[in-house]
Amino acid sequence: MINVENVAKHFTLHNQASMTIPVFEGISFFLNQGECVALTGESGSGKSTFMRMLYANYICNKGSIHIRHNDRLVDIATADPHQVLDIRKRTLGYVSQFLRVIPRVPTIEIVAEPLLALGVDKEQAIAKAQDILARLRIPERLWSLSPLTFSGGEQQRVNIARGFIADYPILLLDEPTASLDAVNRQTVLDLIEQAKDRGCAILGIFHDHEAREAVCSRTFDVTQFQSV
Ligand SMILES: Nc1ncnc2c1ncn2[C@@H]1O[C@H](COP(=O)(O)OP(=O)(O)OP(=O)(O)O)[C@@H](O)[C@H]1O
Repeated sequence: MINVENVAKHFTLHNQASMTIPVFEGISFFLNQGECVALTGESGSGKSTFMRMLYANYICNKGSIHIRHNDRLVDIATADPHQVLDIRKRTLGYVSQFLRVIPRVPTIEIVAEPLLALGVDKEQAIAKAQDILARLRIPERLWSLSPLTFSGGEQQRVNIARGFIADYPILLLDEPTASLDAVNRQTVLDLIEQAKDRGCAILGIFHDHEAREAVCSRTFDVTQFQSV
């Protein structure tokens, strides 16, 4: 589902004398259907950077990142913006640690949006959003409110609901259980297991060891590719 070849990344700080921060080089990696792989490495080794490159949030300085999209392989590192948006709409879901939403849009609409973008009928999309919000224990009285004032754990669950509603073929998860209590954490682990069962390929950053052990079949350590 993902095939990364010889990828390198550095940041150039244009506002600080164009200083260069090398992150990593020579990363090759693959992700298969139905597996969940944990991205590991010490703090600052580049886990989030790598994940953002897979989502085309950060550019790639070298190499290729092929994503299986509509039954063909597309290099997201060189894809044009329309292709990137289409890959994100149909193929690649991303659950980040932080909720970024437009103010005043109700939670239920934020969660239903990925389905609406795919052309699913509004009633059906809202019904599915209600199901997943209930499953993640977001109280019904909050569904019509913007999540911007929600607690950290509630916001994280809204992000998770949005990420899991559309049955993406690939999911990128950045610490999906970080702010959750034991019961909600277990619900998220169940959602991950269910996604794997339907063939979803998952790459996740899990600082939570037990969660990692529970759902991941292998780890991929980016430290070995750190630039010096
Ligand atoms: N937008 C950016 N601009 C400049 N440097 C950046 C940027 N994003 C990340 N970096 C640098 O890249 C390196 C890797 O950061 P990254 O956040 O990917 O690490 P990480 O392994 O996810 O760390 P942690 O486990 O602490 O979250 C760090 O040295 C960081 O300072």
